[in-house]
Order: sequence, then C-alpha cells, then structure tokens
Amino acid sequence: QSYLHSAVQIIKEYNGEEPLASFLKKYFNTHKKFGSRDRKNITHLCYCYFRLGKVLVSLEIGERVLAALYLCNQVSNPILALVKPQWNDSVSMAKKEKLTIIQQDLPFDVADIFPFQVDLSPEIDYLPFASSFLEQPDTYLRIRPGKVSLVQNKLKKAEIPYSIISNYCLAVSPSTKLEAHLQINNDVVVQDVNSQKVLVPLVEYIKDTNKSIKAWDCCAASGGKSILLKDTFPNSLITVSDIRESIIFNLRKRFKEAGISNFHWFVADVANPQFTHNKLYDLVICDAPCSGSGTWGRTPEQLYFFTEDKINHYASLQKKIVLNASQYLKKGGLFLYITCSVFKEENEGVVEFIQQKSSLQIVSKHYFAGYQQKADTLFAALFVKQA
Ligand SMILES: C[S@@+](CC[C@H](N)C(=O)[O-])C[C@H]1O[C@@H](n2cnc3c(N)ncnc32)[C@H](O)[C@@H]1O
Repeated sequence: QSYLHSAVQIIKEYNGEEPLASFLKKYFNTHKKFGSRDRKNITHLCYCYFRLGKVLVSLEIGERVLAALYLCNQVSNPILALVKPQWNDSVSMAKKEKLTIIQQDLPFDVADIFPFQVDLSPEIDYLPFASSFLEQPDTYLRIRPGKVSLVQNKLKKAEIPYSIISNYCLAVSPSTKLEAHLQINNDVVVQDVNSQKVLVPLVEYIKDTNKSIKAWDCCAASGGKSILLKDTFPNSLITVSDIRESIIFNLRKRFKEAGISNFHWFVADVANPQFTHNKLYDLVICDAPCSGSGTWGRTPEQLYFFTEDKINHYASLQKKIVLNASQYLKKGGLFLYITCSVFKEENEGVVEFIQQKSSLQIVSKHYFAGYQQKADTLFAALFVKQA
C-alpha cells in the first residue's frame, strides 16, 4: 500500500519534461528513505501507469495504477491481492481474457491506449500495436563478429537466461545486469532486434559486404547504426556527426570500446540552411530525429505526454535534414533514411518529399515491425542518387 501511495505521489509530480528514468533517479536521490527494493517496486508501478497511454485518463491515479498493474503483469502481486483480489486471481490469464474481465468494472477500450490512429502508417496493424504497450519490450543484444561462442559461454557461466533470436541476436529479460559479465560494445552491443535489421536493404543492394564504402552517419547519436555498419561492411570508412557535442563524446568512448579507431567526426546542425561540408560519400545514413513512437514501449511516458502537433515539427526537421545531407552523395551513391516512428508523415510523407524534391530514386521502403514480438518498430527507406 505504501508503494502505491509513493507511486501516486511521483506520478502527480512528474510532468513528462524529462525522461521518467532520470526523474525517478533524481527523486530517489532526494528521498533517501527508499531502499533498493522500494525503488524497484515503485518504479515498476510508475511505468505500468504510463503503459496505459491515454486510456482511462479520468480515473483517479491510484485506481489507474491498479488497472495497469493487473493488465501489464502475469504474476500475482501483493498490492492487487490486497486491494483487487478478484483481479489478482486472474492475473496470469491471457491479455485478451483480462481485457474482458477489466471491462466488467471499467470502460476500458484498447484503442484509447494509442489515440493517434489517424496519424499511424497504414502498414501498422492498429489494435495489436495499441495493445503492445501493455507489455515491456525485451532487451536485445547484438553479438559482435566472431564473439558468438564467447558471449554464450559468458552468459551460461553467469547463469543469465537468454533466448537465441538469430545467429547474432539474443534476447534477455529487461532487468538483466550485463555489465559485470559481458564487455558491452566489445562483446555485444545492446540494440533492439529491429534496429539490428535496418541495414538489410543496404546489404541486399550492395551484396558484396567486403566492398570499401565511404559513409557518413549524419545523425549518429552514440553510434549504434555506425557500429552496425562497421560490423556489416568491415571495409567501410565512417564519418559521424550529430548536432550534440556531448553525444559525439559518448560515441567516441563507445567506438573505443568497440575497437573502432579509424573514423572521422564532427559536430553539425544538418538542418541549418547554411550547413556545408567538403566531402562526398558512397553512403549517407540519416537516422533522423523523430517522435520515437516505434520505441515508446520502452519509454511509455512519451506515449502519455505526446501531442499530435509534434509530428509536424519532426517531419519538417526531417525534410530539412534529408535535403541537406543528400547533397553530399556521389553520383550512384546510396541514401538510407531511418526512423523509429510509426507515423506516416515522418516516414511515407518524407519519402514522398524526397522523391519530389531531390535527385534520389527510391530503391525500397520497409517497416521492421516489433509490436508483436516485444521489440521496437523502425522504418527504413533506401534511395540511390541518379548517375
Ligand atoms: C534517432 S537519433 C540517432 C540514433 C543513432 N543513429 C543510433 O543508432 O544510436 C537522432 C539523432 O539526431 C540528432 N539530431 C537532431 N537534430 C539534428 C540536426 N539538426 N542535425 C544533426 N543531428 C541532429 C540528435 O541529436 C540525435 O542524436
């Protein structure tokens, strides 16, 4: 009961302006009375609350936490046992059955979880997508080249359960502590299963993975896609940039851990009309800033606080970036546009814009849908610059 009380207090104070994870960290730092078990339990309640998205928003916070606790968990819970024993008794049932049960007490409509249906790409199956928020996605590891048996042996030795998704991809439970057992970025990269797949269109087009590729990752963040590129095309020479100096600092540290030393970097606002650059590339990767709506399963507070007007803001930023960045391609060069959004304006809309406003020709476009496999959803479109 006191966990519930604390969660309600935190939810009241939190306004979505910073990630919930960092808000909670600060909150617990200033409220020292909470031990590590308390923190874990309260954190769990808060995340469950936001997993409901926009459904039942008029419900009193405590009641809504209980509904969320019931729908987002499969195991019996002492709070539910005390306050909602009839829900606790059926907590391990399938999601569909639990929805029917909760609808006897509350006007619960799955569609309300994600109220942005009109903005959603027609490629996304709406109701399965909306209900996917009730489940926490898994954590996925991409095993670096040549490390498959080493990684599996280390995990077995540490008695960490994992499932094999594909040759280079493992899934572990989201709360797994990996740092003590694996060299993160050297043995494995923590990377969503669909994020691991976004270079597939490139491999299908180029075919020869030994080819030497001069590439620019123009929105590189801490380099997730660049490390993947280096592992997929080992002879690539990578230039990275981002608008944030601090994230490029993180990237350089991460590249060092990953054993990548031969690369160029700079800090730049690629959306700025005055942006200029002095090199041409065989490949530009534009993993654009976006709503992140394909990854809100990991940050459900964003689902709760998102407002539709932001879609337009991101789409216009994306258009500025793609127009600028695509100028630095050689003739016959490739442009890979990526988002982790499910909104058509950020994906199909930008693809249409690129086709109208640039000399790029579309090769392929594809959603990598993760909402039915506890994973993120990404979009990738590959273009070639006309020779
Ligand atoms: C989706 S993230 C990239 C993720 C990264 N590729 C990865 O795999 O880890 C988008 C990045 O674009 C950067 N960004 C936002 N606006 C930008 C701009 N105008 N010019 C360059 N980078 C920008 C953000 O700082 C952010 O790091």
